[in-house]
Amino acid sequence: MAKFNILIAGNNDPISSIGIDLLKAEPSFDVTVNMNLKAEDAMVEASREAHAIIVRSGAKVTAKVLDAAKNLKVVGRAGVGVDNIDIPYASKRGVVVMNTPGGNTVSTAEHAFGLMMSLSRKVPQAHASVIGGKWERKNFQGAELNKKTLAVLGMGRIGTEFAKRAQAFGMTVVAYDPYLSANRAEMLKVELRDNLDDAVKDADFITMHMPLTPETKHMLNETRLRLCKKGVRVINCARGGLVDDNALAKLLEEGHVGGAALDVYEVEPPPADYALLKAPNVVFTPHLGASTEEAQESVGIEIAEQVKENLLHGTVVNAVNMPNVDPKTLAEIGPFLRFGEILGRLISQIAPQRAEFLRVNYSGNLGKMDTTLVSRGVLKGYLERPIGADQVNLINAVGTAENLGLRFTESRVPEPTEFSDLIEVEVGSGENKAVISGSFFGGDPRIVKINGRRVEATPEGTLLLLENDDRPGMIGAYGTILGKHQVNIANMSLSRNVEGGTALTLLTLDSTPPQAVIQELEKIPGVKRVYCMELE
Ligand SMILES: NC(=O)C1=CN([C@@H]2O[C@H](COP(=O)(O)OP(=O)(O)OC[C@H]3O[C@@H](n4cnc5c(N)ncnc54)[C@H](O)[C@@H]3O)[C@@H](O)[C@H]2O)C=CC1
Ligand SMILES: O=C(O)CCC(=O)C(=O)O
Repeated sequence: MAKFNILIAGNNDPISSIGIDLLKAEPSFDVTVNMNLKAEDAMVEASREAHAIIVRSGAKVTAKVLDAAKNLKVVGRAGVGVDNIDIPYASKRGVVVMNTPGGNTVSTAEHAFGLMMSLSRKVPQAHASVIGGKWERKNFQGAELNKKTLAVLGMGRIGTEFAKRAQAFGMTVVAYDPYLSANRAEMLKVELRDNLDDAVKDADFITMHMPLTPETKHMLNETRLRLCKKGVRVINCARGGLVDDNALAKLLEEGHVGGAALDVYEVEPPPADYALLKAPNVVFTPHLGASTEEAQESVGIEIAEQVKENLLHGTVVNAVNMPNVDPKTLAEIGPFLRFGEILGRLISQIAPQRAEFLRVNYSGNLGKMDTTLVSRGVLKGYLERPIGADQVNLINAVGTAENLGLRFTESRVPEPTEFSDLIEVEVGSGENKAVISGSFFGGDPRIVKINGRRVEATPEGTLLLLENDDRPGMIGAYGTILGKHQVNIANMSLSRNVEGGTALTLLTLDSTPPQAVIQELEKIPGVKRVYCMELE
């Protein structure tokens, strides 16, 4: 039985014990929990033998960690944000990265809403004052939420939950999210703004609920904050860096921004001299949005299940760097996926060198399916020879092709051609290309065309493709040479363009002929080309 090492890595932020126990209960898993992995070097050492690493936000899975973890197959994030994982590098290494969207949505929305209420009623300051023995009621006059305008930036799961609560408090909700449809905005009864400046300029409160990306970094910078109404209050329970913390500190000091409630920071934890920590009218929490029993149990169990299923059965759920494959889909597309890889492997052995494009075209029943993974399989099969079979997989195949300058496209049409299902793979540059087509006969895969010529071969063993003048005696000549070298022909398929033109002979062989035999075949008068194609 294969053994898998699972590292649950953190910096004092463990995942739920139920999730850990679920993994420990699996006999083939060896589970290590290490919560002292703040430093990269410590993380590198702890990861060396891991097949899976599970983290929250405390531990970082950097390129160095990914390089050290030679056996690594999967990184699981017990939570939403994956900015502590180097996703492009994980993809390049062929490591699947999964998260658990949804498990902490309500907890985070409630926390952000709680922050907004604390901010508007100065709860932390009033609390500190009472503890300090004071009774300063006039210093802590707050503001109602009722009838105020709230701008929700990022109207995904958490933004939506926040907006619903705000509406229940009588707030007018304006939303900015370039990926939100007008229909959905209407359904949620929020005013959708196309322009970020328009969304924030009249807001009394702004709350942010989107990932940190190059596009969203410093979305609230000094210029945009100055555009807002004087006294605007800002809540960030998504990611540090969405707001420019230094600009926010400056505008809080000036009084242009009336208050801020933050769960996340550009630097976590913020150092003692962090400007924001000294700014007035602020409420801070130490990245607690998802820190509830319910959310942690939910994401801890989810990620444990996902990692377990991936290691044991190859199931991919909630991956951020490859399409999802649940067990049902995996069973459905399994045969197509395997055939796709074989077609890729085949065409790599007859395609022109330095190909610039690889196209996968589906028609008929296959044209109605989600074939994303099958196409990745074709690409993987194609790249195995030049890159090495252990270096390319379904996750990094697209990136690897890009690095080689190979343009990868797929097309689908639901109409059948002469076959009810057809996968056609074209590889080449300009007009110089090789084309292989495959279909299924009674559920069994068949190679049905090579370079537009009709053939029929079961994709197994070794295939020998010979192009020769169409004239008598050619097949006898091949058979004699192969027989002399004890190479048995299991199957043969013939086709020609016109009588006396060029013929294509596709032989399925029981063993792979040595190179010397191929050279002998090439010397037969009338033979134009000989390709020996191994399918495994
Ligand atoms: N403080 C905490 O403990 C937690 C923080 N988070 C953070 O909250 C964020 C949101 O989480 P979910 O709502 O679950 O994610 P989600 O994926 O459901 O929503 C994100 C939304 O942001 C929108 N978006 C993307 N780019 C945008 C842009 N340039 N401008 C405006 N909107 C944009 C997307 O269209 C999407 O609707 C996550 O990125 C995560 O980092 C999540 C959970 C806990
Ligand atoms: O693990 C945590 O508590 C952080 C949660 C978070 O930030 C996220 O899910 O994006």
